[in-house]
Amino acid sequence: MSTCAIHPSILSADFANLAAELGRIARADAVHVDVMDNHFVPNLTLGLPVVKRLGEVTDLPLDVHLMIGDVDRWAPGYADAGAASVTFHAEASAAPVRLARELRARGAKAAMALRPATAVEPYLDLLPELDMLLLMTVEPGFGGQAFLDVVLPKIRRARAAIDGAGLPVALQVDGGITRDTILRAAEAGADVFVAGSSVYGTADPAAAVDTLRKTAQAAARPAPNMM
Ligand SMILES: O=C(CO)[C@@H](O)[C@H](O)COP(=O)(O)O
Repeated sequence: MSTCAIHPSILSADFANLAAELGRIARADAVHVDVMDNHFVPNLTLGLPVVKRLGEVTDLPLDVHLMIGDVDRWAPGYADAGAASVTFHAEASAAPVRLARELRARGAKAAMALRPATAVEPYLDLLPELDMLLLMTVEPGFGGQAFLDVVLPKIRRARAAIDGAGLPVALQVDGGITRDTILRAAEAGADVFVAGSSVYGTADPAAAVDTLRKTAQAAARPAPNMM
């Protein structure tokens, strides 16, 4: 049986009770933390002080997804704050190789994200610099959107490039991941799945994580061992 990683997004959790909300996803592989600045995306969430505090109240690895401008300046601080992985958007970085190296030097996994309309091909040569590639399956900014099937061919091409080069790069998808869509994403080659509303929008988030994992495992992918 193949394995995969499920990273619930706390964007869909109760922001007034984040510590308790983390306790409801204890069997997850990591917690996905969406940092939005109301410039790179039209939404505003949380920043470095909250990420630091989250790290103090959970044993789950922090998978920090930065949807912010001027990311070359701000991302290293999240590595220093103890994030297990820091994801920056290629569209927001002036120097993605330098930034990825800086994140790794500070002890975090380096991950790069692409919006749905950003082609992966110009970035394939950067894969050796990355621990994870995130292909957004919704336009970034909000939870609860529908999965964009138009991204599936890009997931397949990224998977082919990663496997073709024999690289240990995890392939994450984020947006609209449900019991239905996770199967399509996994079959296309994704192995790390971010899920917000399909986890925190249910009465039993822990059970939702288990169900998503089992569903993804049904589609054959090897373990990413990301965190
Ligand atoms: O980065 C984002 C949105 O921009 C995500 O992490 C969302 O939090 C995913 O939410 P769902 O689509 O699973 O509800």
